[in-house]
Amino acid sequence: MTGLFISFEGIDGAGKSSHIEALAQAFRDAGRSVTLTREPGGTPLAEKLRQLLLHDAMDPLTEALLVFAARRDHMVQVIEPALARAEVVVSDRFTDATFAYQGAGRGFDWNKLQILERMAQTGCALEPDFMREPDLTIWFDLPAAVAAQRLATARVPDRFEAQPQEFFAAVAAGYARRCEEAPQRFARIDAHQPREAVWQQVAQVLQQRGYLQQASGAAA
Ligand SMILES: Nc1ncnc2c1ncn2[C@@H]1O[C@H](COP(=O)(O)OP(=O)(O)OP(=O)(O)O)[C@@H](O)[C@H]1O
Ligand SMILES: Cc1cn([C@H]2C[C@H](O)[C@@H](COP(=O)(O)O)O2)c(=O)[nH]c1=O
Repeated sequence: MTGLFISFEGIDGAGKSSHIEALAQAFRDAGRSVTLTREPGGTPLAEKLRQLLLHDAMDPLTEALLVFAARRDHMVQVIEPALARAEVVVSDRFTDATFAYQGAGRGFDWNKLQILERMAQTGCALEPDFMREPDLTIWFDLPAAVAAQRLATARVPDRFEAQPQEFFAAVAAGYARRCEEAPQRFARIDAHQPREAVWQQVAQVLQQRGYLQQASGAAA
């Protein structure tokens, strides 16, 4: 059995967190060990960087570098060891968020992000030149206006959540661009549906990819 790396993506309020534990449980029920984690965060150091990113003002390059610094620590300390143990790693956000938020949202140069992506995500797996990416990215696609309505009553906004709706429309376009660049890795979910219908789409993706069958077979 090999490790499996799945990321959840979408604009703030798209509904990711409502389904991530259910996805983890589906794998556990199929006999797999699951590491459930998040970005920015997932390690003590990266969680400290998360607090800075979510609450302190900074320029776009500083923001991009901090995001990748947190990611590198997360990969070295948590993601790669879990994949080496053949676990399923489920991360609430990964690098597509950086392209969507820092790239499309903030306007940071897409090509420079690609350079940082290669630097941060290479050299922590067994093969020295291998760049780690998710095997599957589940993208919760929701219009920015609907996400804003969902979040309006939800909580005190952080530095990203406090951005205007136009920012999130740009972020959503960034996700669409990443999806176009790697269509085989992405599964687009229509998140503008009732919760159960959204979950059915997620479950269908897992079935289509044979991930749960493979896990059941291995566990038997
Ligand atoms: N399908 C849905 N229909 C209506 N409301 C929903 C749906 N899914 C989630 N919500 C609500 O929308 C809000 C945001 O959901 P959730 O926290 O799961 O989103 P998220 O993508 O994880 O957001 P963030 O990235 O900001 O944490 C919550 O109040 C949640 O109860
Ligand atoms: C990984 C990553 C995240 N962000 C932003 C996106 C969100 O607004 C917050 C994380 O909060 P969440 O509600 O827990 O998803 O951070 C980002 O700007 N760049 C990134 O790479």
